[in-house]
Amino acid sequence: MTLHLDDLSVRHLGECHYDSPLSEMLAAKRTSPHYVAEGDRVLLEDTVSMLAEHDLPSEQLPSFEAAGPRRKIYFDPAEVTAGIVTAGGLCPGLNDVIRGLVQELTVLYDVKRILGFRNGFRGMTAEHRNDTIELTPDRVRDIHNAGGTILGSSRGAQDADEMVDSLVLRDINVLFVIGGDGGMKAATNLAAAIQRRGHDIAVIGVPKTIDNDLPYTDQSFGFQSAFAQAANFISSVSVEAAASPDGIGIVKLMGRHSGFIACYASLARNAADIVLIPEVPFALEGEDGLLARVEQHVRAKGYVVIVVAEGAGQDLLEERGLLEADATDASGNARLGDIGALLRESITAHLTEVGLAPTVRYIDPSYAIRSVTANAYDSVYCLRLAHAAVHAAMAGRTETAVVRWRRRFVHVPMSLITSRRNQVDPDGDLWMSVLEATGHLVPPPARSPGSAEVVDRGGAGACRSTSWEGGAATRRGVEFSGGGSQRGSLC
Ligand SMILES: Nc1ncnc2c1ncn2[C@@H]1O[C@H](COP(=O)(O)OP(=O)(O)OP(=O)(O)O)[C@@H](O)[C@H]1O
Ligand SMILES: O=P(O)(O)OC[C@H]1O[C@](O)(CO)[C@@H](O)[C@@H]1O
Ligand SMILES: [Mg+2]
Repeated sequence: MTLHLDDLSVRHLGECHYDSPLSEMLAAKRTSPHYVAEGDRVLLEDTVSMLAEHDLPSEQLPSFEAAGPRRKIYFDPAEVTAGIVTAGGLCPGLNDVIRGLVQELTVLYDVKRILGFRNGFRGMTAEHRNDTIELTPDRVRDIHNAGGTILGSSRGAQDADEMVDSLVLRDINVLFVIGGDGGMKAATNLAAAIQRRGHDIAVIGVPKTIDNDLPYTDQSFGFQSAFAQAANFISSVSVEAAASPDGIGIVKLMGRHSGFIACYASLARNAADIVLIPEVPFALEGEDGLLARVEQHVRAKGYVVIVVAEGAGQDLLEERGLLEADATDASGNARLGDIGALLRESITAHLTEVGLAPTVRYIDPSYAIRSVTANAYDSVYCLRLAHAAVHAAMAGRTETAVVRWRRRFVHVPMSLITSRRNQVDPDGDLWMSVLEATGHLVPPPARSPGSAEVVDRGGAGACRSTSWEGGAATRRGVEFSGGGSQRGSLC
């Protein structure tokens, strides 16, 4: 999809007439490479070749509005009642964002009333709309020391008009939605309903997801804390596998459609021999299939460590009748089959059949990676996103998400955040790094013709690819077989 400048502009509620409490400071502030002035824009693309392709003057290049404080603001802070809602699955840093919003609204803008809706959008329905939490600096002072969200969260559909009624009845003119793709879709619908009904209410999104599957953001907050925790489980399983005869260590990690957690956690420990993600289909059987690969690793170094994203290999489960057709959760998200169980069973059966005696150590940390507190990096990130969100709201931006893009904080139309899914690019440099780290780009060891036995028992070299050419480490090592089927060699 080619985006133009117009696609990237965000909606304003109207002219900004009030002086910001920061206006004097901002008037005196000098722009520097580290400070983007309020009128400046941040480029969507960052390679010379991509920019050259547009053949446009610089002011017409696709770009985002810079986030940050404005000298003039839209809302009179004395008249503002803010609302906050957290929606969807948990994510490290939710409490940090809530805390940052409350502190910025009260301390900087002197907003007097902030209401937290309980349990996601459910808390904005007629039945629950009066059961809100009054959020004050005192109430939120220590909340960043715990994971989860003090507001609660939920999945499941709610009526947009009913939620608009709640905002109107509770006098809210600024709503912050902290949610994933679903939450951003709900917020977009809500903003549309608000506009249709002619209300003066800003809706600002702070996108979140541990899966890191939202586009137009460098990396979603909480992702780093989640994969750091995931990496600990990889260490545990590799210690267990290495200490067992014919040890098989398997860690299944969250990641419904995107394998970012699996990739980053694997890179963080550099202990995985095989990484399986939804974006790169694989076969179980066959010379280049997973089972042969596992056997090679076990014969070569005595054990193997496999990291699998929960969304990987769903086609294999379907082929075996292990996937409930069209199963979804309350929000319409696909319910997945258990790829971890399939791996455990098929690897055990295969290795036993070829005369090995596997000891399988399988860990599914599940919620344990997303319920943790944010690490220091994510806490800073959350706080700065919260600051940007408050500035955007006070300046009358609406249907707008605040994100970090190419290390700058920017405003993105919410609809863009839900326009597609961010996935690991099998041709990109992240997947390349995973292949490098797991040894998949090293030339394969020599093998006796017609034999499955690996002659070279040197660890990383035990991985081979039928598409390998010559000695140089090139993408040929990860080539996929024909016509977009994307079924490919694991190497
Ligand atoms: N297409 C949609 N239109 C309107 N509302 C939606 C839509 N999809 C999801 N929602 C609502 O948004 C809320 C959160 O959605 P969901 O449960 O999918 O989590 P999410 O925000 O995507 O977060 P995560 O992916 O991190 O778990 C739910 O209450 C859901 O009803
Ligand atoms: O069990 P729940 O709460 O629906 O959450 C599970 C899902 O949430 C996510 O963490 C984020 O959407 C997925 O990776 C995971 O599959
Ligand atoms: Mg989602």
